[in-house]
Amino acid sequence: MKAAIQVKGLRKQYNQHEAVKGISFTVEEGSLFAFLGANGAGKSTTIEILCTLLKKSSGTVNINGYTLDASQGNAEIRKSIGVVFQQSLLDDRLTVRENIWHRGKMYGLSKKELATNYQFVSSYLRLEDIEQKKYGTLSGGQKRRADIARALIHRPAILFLDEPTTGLDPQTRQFVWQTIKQLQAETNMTVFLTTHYMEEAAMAHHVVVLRQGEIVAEGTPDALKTAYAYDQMELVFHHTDEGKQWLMQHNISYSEKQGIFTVRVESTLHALELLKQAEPLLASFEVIKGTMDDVFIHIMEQGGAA
Ligand SMILES: Nc1ncnc2c1ncn2[C@@H]1O[C@H](COP(=O)(O)OP(=O)(O)OP(=O)(O)O)[C@@H](O)[C@H]1O
Repeated sequence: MKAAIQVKGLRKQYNQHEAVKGISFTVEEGSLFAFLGANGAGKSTTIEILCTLLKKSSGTVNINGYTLDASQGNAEIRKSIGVVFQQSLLDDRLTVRENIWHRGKMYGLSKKELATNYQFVSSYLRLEDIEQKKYGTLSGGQKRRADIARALIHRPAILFLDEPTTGLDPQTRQFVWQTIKQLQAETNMTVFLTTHYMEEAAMAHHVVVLRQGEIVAEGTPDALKTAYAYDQMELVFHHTDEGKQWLMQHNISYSEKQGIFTVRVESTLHALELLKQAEPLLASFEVIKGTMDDVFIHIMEQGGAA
């Protein structure tokens, strides 16, 4: 697999404070990459460096085959990337179409290229109903569609999304995600995402977790779940007291709420063994799979192994 982004030993120092402490990672071409971390972990600093908006202190960054180097202007990198930040960059007084055309011209697209690319972004982002409206009059969800269209007008190889769905209603979040996934599947675009929604991170091909400027865990969502989350089982007994006694006799730790006992299980096989043993006493049970939320909380509380 080809690397769309390669970062080696990246550091960023703000006066006395080292916000990014020598991180290295690779983003594969055509993949969905999720960059996670609590507030202040260094996500925005890293993303701004990759997008050529902030100077690194040291380390090497390669984007779409081009080496990041402020002294060379980074024009090729800028052409390779589209960026959707939390704050919009569009002009409130212009219509959506004017905003996007204006952006396309800044990239030096010809009229013909602009028309073709506009058609492309408009069909993905369903701009027909908002293209003649002034950006300042749009709802939050409509604005986000226009923001993403703006980032895509020059057909970049890599799309950076900094918390793209924060503050959006569930329906718009779903639309944004469908669009991103469809774009990826149909155009092999690489997507670099930061998010606070763990269910979004669970859709990524690769996840990197940052804490205080360092990578503390990385892998596929499944590998991270295996390492940092665990499955649980909820048990309901015919007779609560009997069940409680059975758990204590078998040295099984549990928590109880209104007659539902929650126990931790190491694997599905372990759950099966427990169920077999407890079967005569059981009224019902449910296995609850570990989530990316568990992964994040575990890593932030206890730290992970990079
Ligand atoms: N311009 C700056 N000058 C000094 N320190 C800064 C500057 N920008 C960020 N920092 C510090 O660097 C650290 C990393 O900040 P950064 O914004 O990159 O984190 P983040 O992971 O993006 O957080 P959030 O999720 O809140 O956006 C923080 O301790 C922050 O206070």
